[in-house]
Amino acid sequence: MALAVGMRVLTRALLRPWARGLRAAPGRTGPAAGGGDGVRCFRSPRVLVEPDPAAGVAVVKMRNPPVNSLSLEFLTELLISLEKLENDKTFHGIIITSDCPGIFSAGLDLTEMCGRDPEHYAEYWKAVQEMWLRFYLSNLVVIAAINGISPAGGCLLSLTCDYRVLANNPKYAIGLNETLLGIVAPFWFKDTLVNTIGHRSAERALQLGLLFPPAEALRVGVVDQVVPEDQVQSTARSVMAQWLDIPDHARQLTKILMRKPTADRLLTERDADIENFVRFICKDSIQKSLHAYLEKLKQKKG
Ligand SMILES: CC/C=C\CC/C=C/CC(=O)SCCNC(=O)CCNC(=O)[C@H](O)C(C)(C)COP(=O)(O)OP(=O)(O)OC[C@H]1O[C@@H](n2cnc3c(N)ncnc32)[C@H](O)[C@@H]1OP(=O)(O)O
Repeated sequence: MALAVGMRVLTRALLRPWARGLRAAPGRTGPAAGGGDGVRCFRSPRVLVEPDPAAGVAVVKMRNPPVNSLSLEFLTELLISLEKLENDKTFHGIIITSDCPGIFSAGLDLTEMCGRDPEHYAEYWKAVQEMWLRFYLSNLVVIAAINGISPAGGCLLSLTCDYRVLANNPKYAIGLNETLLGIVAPFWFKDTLVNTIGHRSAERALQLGLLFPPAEALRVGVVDQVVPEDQVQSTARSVMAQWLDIPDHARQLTKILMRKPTADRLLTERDADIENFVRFICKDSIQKSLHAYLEKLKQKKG
């Protein structure tokens, strides 16, 4: 009993500075709206939350058609949903998945990084940082049920999770393919991948912009499990049950121990990282290649 109380105090003491750090951070999405029962009905235009209070789990479905690109508005809604669930003691875990058939997420929204002004780029990048920090450090168990293709920022979102289940569909692939677009994954994208698959595999994957099909993704460790498409959600559920069997405080502290050094680096270099992004994305050559890439995507149809 005394040990349990002691652990709770220690957990709170260790977790609080993190919460403070993030709450004080710029680009925060606003205060949590309520908690308790209110969150159980939560929905927003681009994020559908299906709560299972009895299991302590909520399924967060991304629905920003056609491709779940991570626009500023979508990121904001995702962050608000996460925060509401974190602030409701009913929930201990979330499963993040897609409501757009065949696509988990097409990654960062290219239209947010193309043809806008520097202030917009800074605001957008701050939201991308916030998404990464909040998901990477969430006190909830976060499982990705990856039911579609997941390039670049979509892969990054999956990598922030505690466990990844990918549907075994030859059309799906996952990876940080930024170099193929002529852009460079920032250090915190790189660090997240290194933490997941190791330095050598990450170096090769990043330089070559590899998008791994399911079997390869499993082999290299980008995902933890590959299952038939119709078993992705049920597998995520049973993995969640295993993770929720672990005492919450011990699991949360371990997560922070593992992830703190990586997150610390961005927290201390956040403004410089934004400046770096804005400088990079404003370059004529980068704008031209992003514009050409977007055009190519559009012409693919015609
Ligand atoms: C210092 C640091 C500097 C920079 C770091 C920046 C880091 C960036 C990381 C990123 O995440 S960049 C984004 C990377 N994403 C991609 O490369 C994916 C691009 N999309 C695709 O490959 C395909 O769309 C798809 C395989 C995901 C889906 O294919 P399909 O089902 O055939 O759909 P369409 O290609 O026809 O696309 C439908 C529609 O959606 C638009 N779109 C697609 N992806 C994006 C995106 N990431 N952002 C914004 N819009 C996107 C596409 O243009 C189509 O638009 P229409 O108007 O023609 O309907």
